[in-house]
Amino acid sequence: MSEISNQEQQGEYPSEDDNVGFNNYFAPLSKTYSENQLLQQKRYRSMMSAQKQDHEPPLRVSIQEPNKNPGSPNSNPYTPSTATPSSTHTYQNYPTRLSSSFSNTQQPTYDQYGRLIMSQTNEVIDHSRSHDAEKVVEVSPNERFARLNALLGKGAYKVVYKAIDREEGYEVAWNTIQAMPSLENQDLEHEIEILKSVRHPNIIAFHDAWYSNNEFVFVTELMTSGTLREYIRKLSLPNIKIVKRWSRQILKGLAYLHGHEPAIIHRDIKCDNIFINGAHGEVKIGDLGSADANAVERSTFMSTAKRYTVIGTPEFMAPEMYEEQGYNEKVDIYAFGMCLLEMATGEYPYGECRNAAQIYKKVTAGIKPECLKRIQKSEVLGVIDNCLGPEEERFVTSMISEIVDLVDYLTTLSTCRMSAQEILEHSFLAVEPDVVLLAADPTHVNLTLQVVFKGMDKLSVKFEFNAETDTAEEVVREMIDEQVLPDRYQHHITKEINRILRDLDKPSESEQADQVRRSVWRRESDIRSELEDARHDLEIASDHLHEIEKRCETLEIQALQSESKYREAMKQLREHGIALQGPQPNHIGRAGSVASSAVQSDAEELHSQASAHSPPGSPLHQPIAQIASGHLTAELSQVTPELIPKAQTISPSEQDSEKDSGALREALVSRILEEYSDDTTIDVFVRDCAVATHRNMDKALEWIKKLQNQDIMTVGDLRDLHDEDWAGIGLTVFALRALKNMLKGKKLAGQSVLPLNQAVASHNSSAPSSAGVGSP
Ligand SMILES: Nc1ncnc2c1ncn2[C@@H]1O[C@H](COP(=O)(O)OP(=O)(O)OP(=O)(O)O)[C@@H](O)[C@H]1O
Repeated sequence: MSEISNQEQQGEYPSEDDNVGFNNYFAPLSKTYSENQLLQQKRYRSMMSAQKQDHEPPLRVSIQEPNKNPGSPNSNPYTPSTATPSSTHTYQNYPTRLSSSFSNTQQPTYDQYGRLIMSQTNEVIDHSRSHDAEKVVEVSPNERFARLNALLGKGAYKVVYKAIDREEGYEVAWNTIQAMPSLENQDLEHEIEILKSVRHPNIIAFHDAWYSNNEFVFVTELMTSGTLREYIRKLSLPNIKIVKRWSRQILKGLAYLHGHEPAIIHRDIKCDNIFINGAHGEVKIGDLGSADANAVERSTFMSTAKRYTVIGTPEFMAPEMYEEQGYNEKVDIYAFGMCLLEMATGEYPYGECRNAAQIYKKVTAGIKPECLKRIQKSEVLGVIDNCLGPEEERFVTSMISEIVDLVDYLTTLSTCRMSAQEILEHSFLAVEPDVVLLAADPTHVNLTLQVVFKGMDKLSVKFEFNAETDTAEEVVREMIDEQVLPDRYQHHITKEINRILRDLDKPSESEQADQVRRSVWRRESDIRSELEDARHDLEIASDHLHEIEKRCETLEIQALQSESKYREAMKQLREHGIALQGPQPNHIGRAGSVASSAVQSDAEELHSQASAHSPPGSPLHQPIAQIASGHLTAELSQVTPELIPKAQTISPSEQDSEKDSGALREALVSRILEEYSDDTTIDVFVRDCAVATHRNMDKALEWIKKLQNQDIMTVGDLRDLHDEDWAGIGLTVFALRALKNMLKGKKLAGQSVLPLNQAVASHNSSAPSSAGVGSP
């Protein structure tokens, strides 16, 4: 027997280390059991915390329960307004609870304030929680328990005080009943020993009992929050989660009692006899005063003795208890059904009845309490219906005796009242176990897993699992075959083990977080370096742009110089007559071609630089390269080669007309040099500019559109533009330069400095064909 089991037998408390809570209380037992399993060389360890007691002798009540004194007030100091049902209902014909074991010779008496007068001393006990509430009033015969001057509550039969267990240092409940036992002392002691042996986290522990001075005293575990009935009233209506939690605990207690051999039947299950420790939500069955380990025998005995017809509280009594045909532990399940009804509705069952006779009629006629109709949830209704339904054995017996046909028999069997354990396993209350990973080696191959059944008081299985050689299916099957795991959880536990195996394959949460952090950092740094690269490219590109612009300026200057040289040459031509021969034309031609080739070579160099540094497809550099290499060279090559041959071919007869044409040309040039007035439309100006720069009309229209989109409608608007405005227009550098030059050229007109291309273009476009002067 394990350490805890020995403690149980001795009726001792859990050790201090166990911290009183029942979960802790049962932990050492679990451990011991698992070690036993290991000794059996199984790889799993089964931890049973609630073991059945071996064949306990029949348990019988050893306390007297006097007839209820209708006049006795319910003076529970905690809930003065919620009288116990046995106090609120005055039954004419049925005593609330009756016992076969004791005669009813004495009743408690009260003073005018409802205070109990202890019969043996007639001493008035102060119920108030006065300053001397901690004062020791009396001690137990063995001196272990000391009753304090603090009343915990008073029921129809008991007065309960706070007391101290001086051996263990715990507070306990000191229950007193005014009674005179009719049983032999030997029987009394025997039954007290049995009550002491009843140990379960959901049953109030019974520590000791004695009889002295016409009073029966027993010491039990102290519960901090009163009865479940009082507590339900406090919560107004507990939610379904709480109801389930309470139900589970009550049923576990019942399953434990009913698991005794023979079964211990409580016989007075009701919310008044279920106590609660509110701080931990612990619920425990108390008041085992009516409990009986051999109810069938007892009830047979009682029916022959015909002393009492009813045992229990009418509202909670199963029909078979009324009928005196014998009953078994299923009467507690019926009573539990009524408790569940009360928990779920907050109403006392059969509250519609005025007396016990009415209840009796209804119960025996199979009429259910009114409040059952108010249950909405079908799962709750299903459980209550089953609890209040017919009990199996009685029906089988009666059916056999009446030879009912087999189909009816089977149908009835399927609806018979479930056992406490069956209700616990019913889907309404069943809680699927957890599977947890206790340990894993670094390779995630050797794992230690544990199946934990919630509540800790049932079963927990620990086992080794090799991820390489085992499969979840096989291991679970094996444990079920070994009856270590219940069959019904096969699917769930297999699924959970597989989930753990899958999770192990995945990186841990911190690893995942690390990965995310790293990838974010990588993305950030990638973006940052891309940005840096782009910035660097931009700087290079803008450097090149400036360089190219400078080259353009230089080229322009060179072009202007070439032009002035050309003009000079033309002037000399005119001065020296028309019949120029020999080296002069060559000289002139050389001058022109020198200028042209200088510009051209610059342009070509520029072009090659621009294309070398331009990123592929760059819109910036391509036009500049074109300007530099294409247009300027084209302009020069157009001018000099065309005009020089003309000059060479001027005949003497044409010298006069040359003079005329020179005048004409001067006139034309001066016309061209006339400044565009501010109100000249952008359309006219840009078309001229396009022509002057050898751009086709499509290009001109494109420029016009862009300018007009910026609200630049006239030459005046253009003149108002600042450098940054020009940059914002969105035209290519060439187009901007062409437009600017056109404007600049006009301004320079007064100084007779005109960009070559404009002059030639204007001349070409506006000179009448009849002028005969070098018109192309
Ligand atoms: N173990 C306990 N811990 C704390 N308080 C208790 C305990 N047992 C009883 N009480 C208090 O004493 C009151 C009376 O107890 P109880 O209801 O068991 O008496 P009773 O005479 O059996 O009443 P009834 O038969 O009408 O239910 C309870 O309402 C509760 O407040």
